[in-house]
This record gives sequence, C-alpha cells and structure tokens, in this order.
Amino acid sequence: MAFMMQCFTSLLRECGVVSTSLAELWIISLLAAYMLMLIFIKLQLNSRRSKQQHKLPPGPSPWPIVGNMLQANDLPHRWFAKLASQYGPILYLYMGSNPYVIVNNAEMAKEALKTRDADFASRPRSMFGEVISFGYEDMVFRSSDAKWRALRKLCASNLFTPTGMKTFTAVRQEEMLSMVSSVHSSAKGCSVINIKRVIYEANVNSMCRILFGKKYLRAVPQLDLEAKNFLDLLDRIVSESGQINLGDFIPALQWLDLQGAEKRLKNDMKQALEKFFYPVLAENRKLRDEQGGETIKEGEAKNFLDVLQSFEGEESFSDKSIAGILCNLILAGTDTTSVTVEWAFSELLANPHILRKAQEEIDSVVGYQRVVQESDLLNLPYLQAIVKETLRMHPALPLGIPHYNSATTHLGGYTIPAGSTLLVNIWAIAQDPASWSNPTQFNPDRFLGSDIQLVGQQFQLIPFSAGRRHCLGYPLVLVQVPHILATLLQAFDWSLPAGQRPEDINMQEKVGLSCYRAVPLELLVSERLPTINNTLNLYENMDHTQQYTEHKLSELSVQG
Ligand code: HEM
Repeated sequence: MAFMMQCFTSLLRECGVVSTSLAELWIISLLAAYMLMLIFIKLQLNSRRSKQQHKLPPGPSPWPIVGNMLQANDLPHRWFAKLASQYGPILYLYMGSNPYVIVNNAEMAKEALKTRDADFASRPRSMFGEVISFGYEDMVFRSSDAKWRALRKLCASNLFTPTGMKTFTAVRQEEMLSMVSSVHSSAKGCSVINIKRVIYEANVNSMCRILFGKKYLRAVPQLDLEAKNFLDLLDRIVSESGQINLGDFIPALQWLDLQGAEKRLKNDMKQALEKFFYPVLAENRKLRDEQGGETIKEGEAKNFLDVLQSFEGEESFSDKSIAGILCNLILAGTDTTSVTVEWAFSELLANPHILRKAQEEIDSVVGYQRVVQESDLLNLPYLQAIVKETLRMHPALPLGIPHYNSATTHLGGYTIPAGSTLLVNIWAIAQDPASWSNPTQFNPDRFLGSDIQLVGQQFQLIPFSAGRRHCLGYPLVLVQVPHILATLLQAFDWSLPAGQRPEDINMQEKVGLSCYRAVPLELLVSERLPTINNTLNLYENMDHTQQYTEHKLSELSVQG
C-alpha cells in the first residue's frame, strides 16, 4: 500500500500536477482516511462477531452516547412491559452507556433470581446510592460479601424472626394507638386527612424507637426543631431518589455536573445524613458505656443499635456501616409500608363493596368491644386477601432494587455480559395475563382458598423479590400492613371528599423511592364504633411522656 502511495506521489510530482509539500499532505490525508476506514470495518466485524458469540437478548436499538434513554418515560415498569410485548420477556437495552437486562415474566424471574441468583447478587453503583449507603458500607447497596451476609443474619434474627418481632410488639402497638388517636381527632371534626402522611409518621416513630429507642415526631404542642429537621431530611431523600443523575449514565459528563448533583448529594445530603446519624450513634454509645457496655443476647435488646454496637474486635461494625444500616431500615421500613396502605385505601374507596365486606369480617371476628390486635390477623382471611391483591396491583418497588453481575452469565439462552444491571419487573409479572385472569381488576377474592405465598417461591407474585437478596423486612410488612388497615377500618368510616365518586379516583402513579400515587389520597374520616372511641379517649388521657409495657397496652385494648 505504502509503495503504491509512493508511486502515486512521484507521478503527481513528475507530471507537475502538485508541488512536493502539497503532494505529501495529500498522501498523509489519504493514508489517514484509509486507516480510519480499515479501523471502522474492523470494529464492525468485531462487533458482529462478538454479537454472534454472545447472543444478547433483544431490545430497541440504542443511540450513540444516550443509548435508549430518550425513549424511556417516567414510569419505567410500564415502558418495559410495553417493550416486552414487542421483543419478548427478556430485554437488553442501554441507559447512557450502562447496559440493562430486564426480565418481565415469572419464568425469566425464576431463572434470574433462583438459578442464576449468585451471578446477579451484586448491586450497581450510583451517586445517590453511594451517599445514602455511607459509601456502600450498608446492607442494601453493598455487594454480596461476607459482611453483607453477617449483617443480613443479624438484622433478620433480631428484628424479623418471630422472637425478634415479639421483642418490639409493645412499641408497634403503642405507635398504632398513637396513630389511631391522631386520626380520631380528625374524625371528631369529620375532617379530610392525608392518609399516607399519618401512616408514614407513625411508621417513622415506630422504626426509630425499634432502631435506636427514640420517638421523634410528637405533635404536642408542635414538632420540635430536631424532629422537623429529621422529617425534612427524609423528604429530601425521597425527592432525590426520583431524580436522574446524568453522570451515572454518561460518565463523560460527570465532571461537568450539569444538574448540580455532586453538590446536592455529595456535599449537602452527605453532611445532613452525617449530622443526623453520627450523634445518634455517639449518644447511644455513651448510654451503653454508662451502663457497663455489656453484649446483648438475642431477643433482649432495648433497641437494635445496642445490638450493632455490642459487637467488638474482628466482628465489629464501623460507624459508617452502622449509620448506613439504620438509614437503610428507616427508609425501607417507612415509605414502602405507608405507600402500600395508601394504595389499599385507594382501591377500597374505588370498590366500596370490598371495603364494607372487610369491615364486616373485622366486626364478626373481633367484635365491638376491643381494638383489633396483631394476633387477630390470622383469623381475617379476607383482609389478608386485600393486602395480597394490593401488593399484586401496586408493588411498592415495581422494579425491585437493581441487581448487577460482576462476571458474564446467561439468561433465557442469551449471554449477559459482565457489568449489566438486572431489573426484575415485579409489576409486569403480577399483571401477566398468562398467570392472572382479569389482571387489571382489583379482586381480593382471587386469593381466597389459594395457597399462593408472597415470599419468592411462586414467581408469578414476588412483591418482595426472591433469592438471596429478597426483602429482609417482609415478616414485618405482613403484620404491619394488615394491622394498620384493620385498625383504621374497624375504628373509622371512610369516604371521598364531597363531589368525588369512586370511579373518579385518580390511580396515576409516580416513581421515586417507591411507587407513589401521583396525587396523594385525601379522605373524609368519621367515628364508627363508640366502644373503640372510649378506648381512644382513655389512651389520649394517658401520660405520653412514658413508654408503655405490652401488658399495660393489652389492658387498654380490651377496654370498651
Ligand atoms: C410493602 C413493603 C415492602 C415491599 C413491597 C418491599 C420490597 C422489597 C424489594 C422488592 C426488595 C428488593 C429485593 C432484591 O433486591 O431482589 C427489598 C429489599 C429490601 N427490603 Fe423491602 N420491602 C418492603 C418493606 C420493607 C421493610 C418494612 C423493611 C425493613 C424494615 C425492608 C427491608 C429491606 C431490605 C434491608 C432490603 C435489601 C436486602 C438486601 O439488599 O440484601 N423492606 N424490599
């Protein structure tokens, strides 16, 4: 080739067509163009060959740099379901330069979360994840290493086994009464309430007391500054979780920080998180030291922070790690549960005959003389069916939490290159007509007499995902959600604000930390059972500076 070029240059020069230097410039340009063409052809061939060797799942063609980002919409679970109807149950696409594999039916989910569970056990990285997890030292965003296993085991045994759950029954029961009593004040005036907010604040109190023994949100006489700052911090986390940070998807743009995410997250939010959690840790450590700092035996913890801080030596957890875990559990344990109860109420108000049937069941099982208790739940199959149907129609995390494969693996006969993010479309799976008749209809009856469980054995319904990273808190959810629902249905009557009809309820979604209602549900509440009101009046007259024992509370709950 070089020889041919040389001959061509000499010819041009000899014929006097061009001067010597111009001829050389020509040649260099031609050579460069030729080389570029060769490189391009080579890359094309390589990519075609590698596509044949690594047969990727189907999906829409990506654009350079942005991938498929411009085609996405605000409700990705619905967009993926639509793509799946075109390309099949397993999709491969790019968000910026990040490859994503999305599974959309029960069979593919089973393969990803059971057969290939170990391959997809890691988590992808993002700026939000890094900040909220205290540098991936937590449990939710941490890759599946030995420390993650130890943390999961510790959390499960102290908080979510039957013994762990029993340790904090009195706290849950008291916070339930506190929430009902605040709804009761609204009911006395027949006023409109934002149902999710009431439940959310009760959950925050309950979780903080279980985790580090502190009740933050007391509305009497009004929220103090510490509580207000804490609520603001939680609200900010929820709002940040809904933002897309371009730098996560197009790393070349990271340094420009076009959306100011670096400042908002890595400076402001990081500081706010440290300012809240580190003093909590220091205060508890001081208390522990004053009390001799003994190791806590299982089932005997005053709060979960005691358990975490009682580990020493090789086994101990860093402050970053402890703060990350507390943050994980507060976020996971408050938002998801309150969102789920809000969706349940939305469906019940849209289907008044189902609401009435649920109240009748509670009345016939619990009667009119006492407040419903956690121990009643086993005897309320229709209520349990309502909870299952709500989790089917409105899973709080419709795409779960992203998984990540560090090494190349396979799914559905396709190759999944290392470094792909796996999303399991929990929502689409629970809407699949192959598994569910009339999937868009809210119909709790479908679960009556059915043995379908929610914990990742039957893959057509996996609101808590499945496999080694399945939701740790599901035993709490399966007590808390039906208990809140039963208590609110038993004590109060619920209706839509004047002028609204059941068929007008707006069921639009908005995705952030969880999948919310786009428009918060506001309901009119009124008193229902006079006997329950007496109990609530008694509770309201108690001295709320002290915490109650389980014994005292159960006495209260049988008063009429
Ligand atoms: C309606 C309520 C809830 C739903 C629908 C839900 C659902 C989920 C889902 C889908 C995942 C992702 C699992 C995966 O990565 O495959 C998850 C993870 C997790 N959930 Fe929940 N969750 C709920 C409430 C809770 C509560 C109350 C807690 C604890 C207080 C909790 C703690 C966790 C933790 C710690 C993880 C991460 C597990 C890990 O990465 O190893 N969740 N949850």
